[in-house]
Amino acid sequence: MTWRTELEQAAARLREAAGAADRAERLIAASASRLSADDTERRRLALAEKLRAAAAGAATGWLGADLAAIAPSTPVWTDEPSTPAIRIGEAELDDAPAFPALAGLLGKGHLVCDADAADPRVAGMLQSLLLRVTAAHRNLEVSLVDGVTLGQVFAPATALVDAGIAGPVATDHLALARILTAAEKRLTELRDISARGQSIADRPFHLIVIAGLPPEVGKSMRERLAALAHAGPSARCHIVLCGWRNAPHREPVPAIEHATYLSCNANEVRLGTLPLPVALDPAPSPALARAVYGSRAQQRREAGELSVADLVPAELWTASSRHGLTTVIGRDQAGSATGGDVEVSFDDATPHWLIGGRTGGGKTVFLLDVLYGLATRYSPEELELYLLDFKEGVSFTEFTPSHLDPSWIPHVRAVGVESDREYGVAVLGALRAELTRRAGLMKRAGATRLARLRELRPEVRLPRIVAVVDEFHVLFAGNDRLAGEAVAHLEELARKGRSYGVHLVLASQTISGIEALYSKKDSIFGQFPLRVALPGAKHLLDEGNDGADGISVGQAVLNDAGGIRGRNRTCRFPDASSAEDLLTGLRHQLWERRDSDAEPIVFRGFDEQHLTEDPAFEALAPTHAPRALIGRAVDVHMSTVGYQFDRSPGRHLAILGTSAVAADVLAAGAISLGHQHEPGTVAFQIAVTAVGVDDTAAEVAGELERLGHECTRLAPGSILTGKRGTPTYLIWFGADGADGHTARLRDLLLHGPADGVHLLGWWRGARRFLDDIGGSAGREHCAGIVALNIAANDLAAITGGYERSWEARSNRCLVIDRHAGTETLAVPYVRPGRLDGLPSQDAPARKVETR
Ligand SMILES: Nc1ncnc2c1ncn2[C@@H]1O[C@H](COP(=O)(O)OP(=O)(O)OP(=O)(O)O)[C@@H](O)[C@H]1O
Repeated sequence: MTWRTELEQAAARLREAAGAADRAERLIAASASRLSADDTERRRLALAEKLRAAAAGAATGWLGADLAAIAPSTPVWTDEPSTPAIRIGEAELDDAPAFPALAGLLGKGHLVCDADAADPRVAGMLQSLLLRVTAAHRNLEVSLVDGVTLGQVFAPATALVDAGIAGPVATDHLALARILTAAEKRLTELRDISARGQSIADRPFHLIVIAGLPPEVGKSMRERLAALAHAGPSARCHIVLCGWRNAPHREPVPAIEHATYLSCNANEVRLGTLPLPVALDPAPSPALARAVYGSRAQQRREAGELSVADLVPAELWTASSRHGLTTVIGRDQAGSATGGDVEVSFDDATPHWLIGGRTGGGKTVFLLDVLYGLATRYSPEELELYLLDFKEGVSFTEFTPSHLDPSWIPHVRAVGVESDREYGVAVLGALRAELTRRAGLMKRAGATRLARLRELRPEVRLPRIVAVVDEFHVLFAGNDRLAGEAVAHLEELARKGRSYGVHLVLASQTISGIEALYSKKDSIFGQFPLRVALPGAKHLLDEGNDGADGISVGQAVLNDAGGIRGRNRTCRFPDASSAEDLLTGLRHQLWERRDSDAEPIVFRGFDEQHLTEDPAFEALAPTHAPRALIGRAVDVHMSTVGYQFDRSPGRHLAILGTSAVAADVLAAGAISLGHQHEPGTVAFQIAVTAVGVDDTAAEVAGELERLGHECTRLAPGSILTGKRGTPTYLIWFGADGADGHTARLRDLLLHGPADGVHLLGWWRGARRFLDDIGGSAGREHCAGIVALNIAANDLAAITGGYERSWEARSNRCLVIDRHAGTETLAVPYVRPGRLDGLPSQDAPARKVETR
């Protein structure tokens, strides 16, 4: 083989660009022996020329050109370079620049230098290298470490830090340790992705540039660096490591694999074993640095501004939910503006999700992103939403109509804001009933999957259902009957939901929330394969899976395998809370496409309920089975709760408790009865033996008279003694003590209904009431009880002494019909503004004195 052929082959290999300098060095070494003295000069020059040409092919443009020759206006690259070689200086022949000295970096290996940036030659080389890499690689994350010049060497690259392409410069060993931890985590994540056979080629390179090690760096950190260097290139992690030298009296530094070594002494710099000295590149001009870093930072900012708009499809409602639901939630990889879209799904693999994170960790924002993503992809035919929130807050009011904005998201069937546990259990119960309905449909159709059922029964509406329960652990508080029901419902929904298209999202901001679920039933916990860990999430991922440690607000770790290690995917999601206008616009678009005017049922735990606003009240008409309307049930449909009167003994209604709300309930009962009788067919008698309720009593009388009813007022002392025609309702504000005629009261209770005489009475004292009706023997004499602020044991004495979980609270009552065997938790009707006037939401009782 001729010398010339050898050179050409070497040049070809150089163009492969995997370590141009190494190859040049071998080439020169091999050639040196053949150089005869007389043609040495000519041949060396020719060789240098060849190598220059080869290097120019291996490292082009930003990666290889003389930076002094590049105009600041030269655009940075938008496509990734195809070769890994980068110029770090020029090899010198007889003190003259001969050819570019290249090293293989991103995509190839590392660069290690024994001197640090305190040496101006090294500082200049680092600055030019960082500029080249930045200009050439669009998809790049940088970590900067400078333990010797306090970050001075990286000052020209501040724009990278500002744009988030580089983290703040680490100047001490603690900050370096954090960088190593993050790099190790990232490495594991990428290696796991590769191990699953997925490509990581679109992931950003991570370049760690160490201008000099902080003095405190010890053996273990040096070993971590060596280990990172060993595994790094296969996970797109590369290191430029300066100041890597054996220090006197210390153990030698470990070898760095995959590295090109630079050694600097006072006189010259050598690259590997290249037999020529190298003049390292000087720092680029400030104008060039400003232009390159500035334009990259600008690009990153533009690309990095992740918006809710990025989650929304170009066309609304085009997707089918037959095989599942999928939406984009954000972009891949912590901080990468160029990362790919990350999708999340409700499907066979991840039918249910569990979300955790500390308060303020972005849970509400994440849920908003998901819900808008889904609601814009799937029509209400394909998707229905049930949204429950147990905490104080406004998480889901976004989806419901309000006075200011009548629009709503048409997929939403029910929303609970500051819901009671009872409401939550009712919603879960309703979903369970839907599961049963679907199971029946499937059996009859002979289908085993929802997709098949939809094919066989296209006329049946079978959307997938997503039920979100925020702060779900509240359901388990108390460990009582309700908690038991909640667990039973959740277990059933979690187990069978996959087959029937009912999906759960449980979210909690507390560790105890997750633990509560875990301790209830292992089987439930295991039914939630998709884990979404937000900042501060604990116990959500497997023990030993620390993937969520150190993520910041706006980032989430998604794990689709129940939290096991190796299945983490870190993504960024947009801040829906700062996109109000966009969300409003979307909501209007969706609302305008609705095919039904049925508003979602909104249960707001703190709302007053008014009789006149209940459609059931408007619909009242004369009937043979009149009902006193009392309030709205804490159930999915917020059904109207009433107490029916008929002629059986004991059909009376007692409202118990000192709360001023009691007078309103009595008034609502009386007025609603007035609407169910033809004028002249019934008489109303009103008695007031409590102070402070005259206005209410007068309003009731006025309204009943307006309806055309005879309405008389009974004076104290004659309430139970006077004669009365029939049928009659005795409306009694303050019946405690029975006006001194307990025997007559009992007679009325027992015999009145047969004659059409019914009592609606308000007792402030539960025990007084029990005495008045004849103690426990008289329980049956008054079948209807509305319990307001009375104690559980008092209520138990009235109803029969069995265990009950009643807990008196503001704006709630328990409506008991002993004959029907029902107990209904309800929000009682009050006059508008009543709750504002109460001393405190928590202490609704107002003392009402007896005359
Ligand atoms: N993706 C994001 N990007 C930027 N900022 C965000 C992002 N997500 C949330 N934030 C910020 O964090 C704040 C808290 O978020 P969010 O209300 O979702 O928290 P949370 O976990 O629901 O808290 P809490 O449970 O206390 O209501 C938001 O107001 C917003 O400013």
